[in-house]
Amino acid sequence: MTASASSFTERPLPRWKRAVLKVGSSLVAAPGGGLTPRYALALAQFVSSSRQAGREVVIVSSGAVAAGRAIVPGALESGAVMAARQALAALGQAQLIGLWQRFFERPVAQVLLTHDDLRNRRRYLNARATLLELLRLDAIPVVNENDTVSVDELKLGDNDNLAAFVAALVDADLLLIASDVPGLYTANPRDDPSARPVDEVAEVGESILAMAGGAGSVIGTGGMATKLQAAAKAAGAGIQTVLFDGTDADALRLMAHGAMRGTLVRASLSRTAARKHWLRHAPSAPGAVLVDAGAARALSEKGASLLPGGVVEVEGDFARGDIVDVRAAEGAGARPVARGIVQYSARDIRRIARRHSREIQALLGYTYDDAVVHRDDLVVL
Ligand SMILES: Nc1ncnc2c1ncn2[C@@H]1O[C@H](COP(=O)(O)OP(=O)(O)O)[C@@H](O)[C@H]1O
Ligand SMILES: N[C@@H](CCC(=O)OP(=O)(O)O)C(=O)O
Repeated sequence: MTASASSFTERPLPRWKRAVLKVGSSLVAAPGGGLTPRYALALAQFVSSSRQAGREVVIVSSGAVAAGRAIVPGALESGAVMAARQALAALGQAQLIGLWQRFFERPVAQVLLTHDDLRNRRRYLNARATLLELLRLDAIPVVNENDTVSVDELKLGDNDNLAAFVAALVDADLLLIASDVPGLYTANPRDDPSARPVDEVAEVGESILAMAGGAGSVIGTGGMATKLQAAAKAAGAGIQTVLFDGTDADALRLMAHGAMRGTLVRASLSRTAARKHWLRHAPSAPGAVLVDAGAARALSEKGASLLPGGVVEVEGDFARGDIVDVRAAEGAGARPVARGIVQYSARDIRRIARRHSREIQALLGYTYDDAVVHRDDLVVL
């Protein structure tokens, strides 16, 4: 590496309560094969100290394939490459979770996701509920792509993009991408000695994307290109991204104290504004939830959640996780008052309509949420 870490300037870290920390293979793969605790220890200490300060962190960790390579050396050189990578990921995943568990007193939870899980709204809601519950239980979720079923169209492509999806999924304020490079340079510093550090990116446009080269090591996959794609996705969801050096214990100490050294990719919209914009413009499912005048007022004037007690009628057929219009049953006519992601299917909302939230369990045999539409998932029209 020709450019030095000190050439990035120290600046304040944006304030955050919940972050996703993406750890690249380059940080957990040992040079001779298998995994190394060398950098994972300081990264885990950062997570633990953040937790003690009342902040929550979801880890997205690569390294399963690297771990698997040491279990069955030579597997990638024989047979189908895709199947071999998948088999190595399955072999190495247990060790990867084992590596992280070594550094935490709190329990570590393995979460494996695919693109399909995040595209399908019902699975999206379920994945979100699981991750949020794990945080509430004070566990450390460690996410990786589910390589066993992630081929071609199912593949997210890389864990940088997966981390951006997870950040949006759990409503994180910050996406922290740790790699083996101090941040974004104007060109790949491994190839170009004149590459200069970029402290801040206001928007990931063509000129920024053109700076990115491929992976720096045989272990890493996407290089800077996928990190910038991830940062752009996060920015679209109102989440800021920090690209920093996970081998630099000092960079981690700075972040634990509210400062940073690396590249900050800004988000133009706030998280709430980005989510509301998405809800407003995403296609809604056929059907509607009709509410009484009190519920219509609570939604439009107080931004409250829609509780089953305020639901009068359900039109059409939709599934849990769909975006559905909410209309006033009378008075305001056919105009929707709000639109949001429903926690229950049309069939189940019909069964809990006009009833109290505490009756949901008895009526349906399960409960996802007290609300039919949670206020975080709702936009007033
Ligand atoms: N413009 C750039 N600035 C910084 N690093 C770059 C740039 N272009 C390419 N890279 C390469 O990206 C690598 C990090 O990506 P990658 O190897 O995929 O790591 P990880 O395994 O952490 O995801 C760096 O080691 C560096 O060589
Ligand atoms: N699921 C793969 C992740 C591959 C990947 O995206 O690696 P990286 O570019 O180092 O984050 C593994 O655990 O090996």
